[in-house]
Amino acid sequence: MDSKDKKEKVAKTDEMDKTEKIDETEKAVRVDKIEEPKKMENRGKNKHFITSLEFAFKGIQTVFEEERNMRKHVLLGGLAMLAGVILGLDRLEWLWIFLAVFLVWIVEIINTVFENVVDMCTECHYNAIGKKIKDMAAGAVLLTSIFAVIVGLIIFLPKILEFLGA
Ligand SMILES: Nc1ncnc2c1ncn2[C@@H]1O[C@H](COP(=O)(O)OP(=O)(O)OP(=O)(O)O)[C@@H](O)[C@H]1O
Repeated sequence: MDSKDKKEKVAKTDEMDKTEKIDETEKAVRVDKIEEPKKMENRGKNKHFITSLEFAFKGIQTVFEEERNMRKHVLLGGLAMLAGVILGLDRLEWLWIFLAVFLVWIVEIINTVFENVVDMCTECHYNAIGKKIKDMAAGAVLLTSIFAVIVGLIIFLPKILEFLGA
C-alpha cells in the first residue's frame, strides 16, 4: 500500500469513526428524550406509601389548624357521632351520618384549597375572578352543611322527641 492509499484509508476510517460517534450521540439524545419523562414520572411514584400518607395527614392537620370553620365542622361532626352512639343508630342511619359528616369535612378542605390557590395567584390583592372562585367554593360548603343539617334532623329529631316524651 503506497502512501496515497494509506492516507485515503486513514481518512475513510476517521470518517467512519465520526459517523459512529454522531450515531451514538444521537442515540443517547433519543434515549434521554424517552427516559426523561419516565424519570420525572417515577420520581413521584417512588415515594413510599407511608410518606404519601404523612403528607395527606399533614394537609388535613394544616386545614384544621388554619381554618376556624374546619374546627367547627370537626366538633359538630364529633358531636353527631357521639349522639349516634347514645341514641343507638342502626346501620343505615350510621351510613347517612358518616356520609354527611365526611362530605362537610371534604368540601371544607376543597374550599380551603381554592382559597389558598386564589391567595397565591392574586398575592392577596383584589381580583374579580378570585372573588367568584372563593364565593363559589364557600357556596359549596354552605350547600353541604345544609345537606348535613337535613340528614341530622331526619335521623335525630324523632329519636330526641321520643327520648324526651318517654
Ligand atoms: N383576592 C380576592 N379578590 C376578591 N375578593 C376576595 C379575595 N379574597 C377574598 N375575597 C372575598 O372575601 C370573601 C372572604 O374570603 P376569605 O379568603 O377571607 O375566606 P373566608 O370566607 O373568610 O373563609 P374562611 O373563614 O374559611 O377562611 C370571599 O368569599 C370573597 O368574596
